[in-house]
Amino acid sequence: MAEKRVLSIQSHVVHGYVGNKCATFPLQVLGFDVDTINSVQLCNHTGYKHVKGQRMNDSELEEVFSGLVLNDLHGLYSHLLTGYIGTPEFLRKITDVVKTLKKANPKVVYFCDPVMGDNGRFYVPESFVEIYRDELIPLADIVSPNQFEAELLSGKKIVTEKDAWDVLDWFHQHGVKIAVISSTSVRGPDNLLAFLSELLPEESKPRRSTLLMPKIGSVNFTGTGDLFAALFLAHTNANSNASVALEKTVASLQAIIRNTSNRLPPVSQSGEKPGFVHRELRIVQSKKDIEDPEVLIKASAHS
Ligand SMILES: Nc1ncnc2c1ncn2[C@@H]1O[C@H](COP(=O)(O)OP(=O)(O)O)[C@@H](O)[C@H]1O
Ligand SMILES: Cc1ncc(COP(=O)(O)O)c(CN)c1O
Repeated sequence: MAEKRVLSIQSHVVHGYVGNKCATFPLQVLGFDVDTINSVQLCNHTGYKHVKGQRMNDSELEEVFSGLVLNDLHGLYSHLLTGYIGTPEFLRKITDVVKTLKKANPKVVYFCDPVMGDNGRFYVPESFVEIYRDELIPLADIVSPNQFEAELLSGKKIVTEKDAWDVLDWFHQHGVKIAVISSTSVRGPDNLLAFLSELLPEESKPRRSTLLMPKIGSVNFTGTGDLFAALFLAHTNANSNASVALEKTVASLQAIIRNTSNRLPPVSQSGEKPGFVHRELRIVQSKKDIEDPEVLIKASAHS
């Protein structure tokens, strides 16, 4: 069996970097073979004024996946990574994919990034919440929701740090071994605080840590959550302590965001912020920062 081979089911965009477009290169740079199934093929991400393209349906997923099974290729994966999905039926069908991969290789790691939205806004149908909560999360080994997604799934608002730990415990109660909330606003508008909780074999309490990041720039970037998931997958595979993986993930991410932010055109005289086309993550140009992240921000252990 290949040790590092990911089946990645996410979006494809022709222009720009979200979904598989931003997961593949970093995973390859970090030594993974990446086999992609494109849940959608869109001209660009959903923030742009026009969004055109195709969404794969559940029977199309079943068909392409059945070919992998017929050729006995489905046992080759060390990891399954799922992110942006276009339709509820497709999302439900992923449960069959997880179960089939786990049957062929009980050690396969299912990394579920429950992509649903950000800052209070959905970019998928709201019925996704129930499907993730009841069908996908119970099969997942690692999850990486943002604050909005973590709140939707657990049904609990994150206002204080205690709320975040309760939410992470909710994921553990649903069978998840490593749960990370990639960013929260509990430390105010200028900072992002990530929360990580990891169940250890033969330990009754999870190992917990936080990581505080200063917010870079005054605009939001798209694809950062997808990039976070890909990097964290690679670094948890290479490090037995998930907080080390979090430090490396954030080190690469911050460098990529800085490389992107440094090249943004100035805010126009009328106060208009740079459009999405200028904010596409500079992933290819940041290869060194992916290969060899310089950890500038350490995680803090939380007892
Ligand atoms: N403005 C920013 N400044 C610094 N880091 C950022 C910024 N936006 C995103 N990030 C980084 O990207 C990661 C994922 O972002 P997040 O907003 O949590 O995900 P999503 O894109 O799914 O909403 C964060 O953990 C953080 O490291
Ligand atoms: C097609 C597509 N894929 C993935 C994403 C997820 O991006 P992010 O990592 O910022 O959550 C988006 C965000 N709108 C999207 O439009």
